[in-house]
Amino acid sequence: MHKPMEVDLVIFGGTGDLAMRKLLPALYHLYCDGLLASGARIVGVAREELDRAAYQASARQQCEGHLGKNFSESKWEGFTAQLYYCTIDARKLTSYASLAECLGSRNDRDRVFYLSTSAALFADICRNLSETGLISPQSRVVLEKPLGHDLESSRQINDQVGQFFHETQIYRIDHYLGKEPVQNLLALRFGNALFEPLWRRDCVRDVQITVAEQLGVESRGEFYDGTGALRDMLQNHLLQLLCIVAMEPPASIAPDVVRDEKLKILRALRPIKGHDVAAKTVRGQYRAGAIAGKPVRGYLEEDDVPNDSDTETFVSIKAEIDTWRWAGVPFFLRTGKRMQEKLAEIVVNFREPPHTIFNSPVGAFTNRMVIRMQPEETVELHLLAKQPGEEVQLRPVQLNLDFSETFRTRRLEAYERLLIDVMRANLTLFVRRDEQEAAWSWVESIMAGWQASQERPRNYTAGTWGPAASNSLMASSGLQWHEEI
Ligand SMILES: NC(=O)C1=CN([C@@H]2O[C@H](COP(=O)(O)OP(=O)(O)OC[C@H]3O[C@@H](n4cnc5c(N)ncnc54)[C@H](OP(=O)(O)O)[C@@H]3O)[C@@H](O)[C@H]2O)C=CC1
Ligand SMILES: O=C1O[C@H](COP(=O)(O)O)[C@@H](O)[C@H](O)[C@H]1O
Repeated sequence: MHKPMEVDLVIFGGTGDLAMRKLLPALYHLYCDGLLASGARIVGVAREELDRAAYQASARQQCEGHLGKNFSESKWEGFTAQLYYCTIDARKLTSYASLAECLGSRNDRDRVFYLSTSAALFADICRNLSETGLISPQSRVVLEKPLGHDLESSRQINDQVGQFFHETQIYRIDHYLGKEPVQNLLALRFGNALFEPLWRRDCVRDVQITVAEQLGVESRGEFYDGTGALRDMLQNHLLQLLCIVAMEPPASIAPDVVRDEKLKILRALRPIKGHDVAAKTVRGQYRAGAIAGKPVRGYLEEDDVPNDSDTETFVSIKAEIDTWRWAGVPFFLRTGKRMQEKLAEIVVNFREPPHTIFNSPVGAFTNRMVIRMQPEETVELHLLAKQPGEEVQLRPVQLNLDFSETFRTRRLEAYERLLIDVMRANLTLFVRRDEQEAAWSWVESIMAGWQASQERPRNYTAGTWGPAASNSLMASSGLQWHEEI
C-alpha cells in the first residue's frame, strides 16, 4: 500500500455545495481509512468571512447529514484538526497573502489547488496563485466540470490555466472515471484474455450505454437550463464510458498510454452533422409525471427555468466508431433526468449464433454482457442453458458477479478515488486536454444541428424511459433498448 502523501489541499469554493456534499465527506472517509496523511492539510477558501472554528463548525453541520451513519464524533474531531480556512476573493491578488501565510513558505510540500468554483474564476485564481509565488513544479490543479460550454470556451479555459500549470499538473475531473465499476471494466477487459477475441465487430452486434437519473434539476435550474443533457452528461461522462468500452488495449496503465487510446476513439467517432442529426439523435424534455409513485412537476415548471425553455433533459444518440474493430457496430448512448429508474449501465449485445441445432426457439435472444454501475455494481453474462428435463429446451440464464458481495470491503466513492489519485499525482483517471477538446468537437456539430432545426425537444413523461422517438432510433437499426427486451 502507498504511504499517504503529506500535501496541502486548497479547495477554492470550500463553502460551496460540492465541497460540503462530496469533497469534505470524501476526505473524511479517507481520513477514517488512514488514507489521508496525518501531516496533510485541507484549506477551504471562499469570500465569506469565517474564522477557522466557524468553518469547522459549518463543515460539521453540513457534512454530518451527508455522512449519515458514517459520521463519528471522535473521528470528525481528528479530521477537523487537519481542516483550515482562508477568506479570499479569488479575483483579488491582495487577498492571497492570507493563503500564502496559511501555507507557509515551504515550497517543498506538494500543493493541490482544487478549483471547485465557477470556471469563470479559474484564470484569475491561477494567475493570482502564480503571482503570489504559490505554484511550484510539484503543484497540481484540479478543474471541476463544466469546463466550458463548447469547444471554443473550453480551449479558452485550458489556455488560461495552461499559462500557469503544465498539462501534467492539470487534473480535469470526470467523476465517472472515479467510479469503481468503471475501473473494473478496465480490469475485466485487460486483466482477462477471455473477452478480447470477442470484443470486436465480428462478435458484438451493438453496445448500449445508459445513464438514467430519477432526479430532476433540483436547485440547479438556472445552471442546467444553460447546459442541457448533452453538455452536462454526454459530452463528458458517457463519452468517457464509451472510450473505455471501445479503446484498444493500452500497452500499460500509465496515464498517457491510456489517454492516448481514449483519444483515438474520440477522434474515430463518425461526425454527426447535417441530416444525420435528426436521424441519429433524439432530444427530450420531461413533462409532469410520477417518480416512484410520487407526482413530480415538469421541467418547464421547475424553479429558475424559463417556461418556454427548449433545453433538453434527455438525449439519445446512435454513435459509430470508424475503426477496423468497430466498423458497423452502433453504440447507443442515452442519458436523462426524471427517468423511470436510477440506472447506469453498459450493455454489450453479442451477435446471434450463425447456426442453431436446437428446436427450441427462445425468441430474439442474444448473449449479452451487462456492466452495471448504478444502483448496484454487477456484471451479468446472459447465456442460454438447457432447462432440466428430458426435452432439450433452452432457457435464458445469467452468470452474475456482484462486486459488493464478492469483495466485502468498503467501496471507495468516486471522489475518494480521484482525491487519492490527485494526492498521489496519478493522472490516469483524469481527462487530458486533447480528449476533452475532441469530445467537444464531436458534440458541437450535434448542437449546431439542433440549433439549425429549431425543433423543440420531444416531450416525455417524468418516470418513463424518455420520448418514444428514442425507441424509434433503436428500431431503425432493428434493435431495442435493453429494458424492453
Ligand atoms: N454541486 C455539484 O454537485 C457539482 C458542482 N460542480 C461544479 O463545481 C463548481 C462548484 O459548484 P458548487 O459547489 O455547486 O457551487 P456553489 O455555488 O455551491 O459554491 C461556489 C463556491 O465558490 C465560492 N466563490 C464564489 N465566488 C468566489 C470568489 N470570487 N472568490 C472565492 N470564492 C468564491 C463560494 O463562496 P463565497 O460566495 O463565500 O465566495 C462557494 O464556496 C461549479 O463549477 C460546478 O459546476 C460539478 C459537479 C457537481
Ligand atoms: O456530473 C453530473 O453528474 C450527476 C450524476 O452523477 P451520479 O454520480 O449521481 O450518476 C448529474 O446529476 C449532474 O447533473 C451532472 O452535472
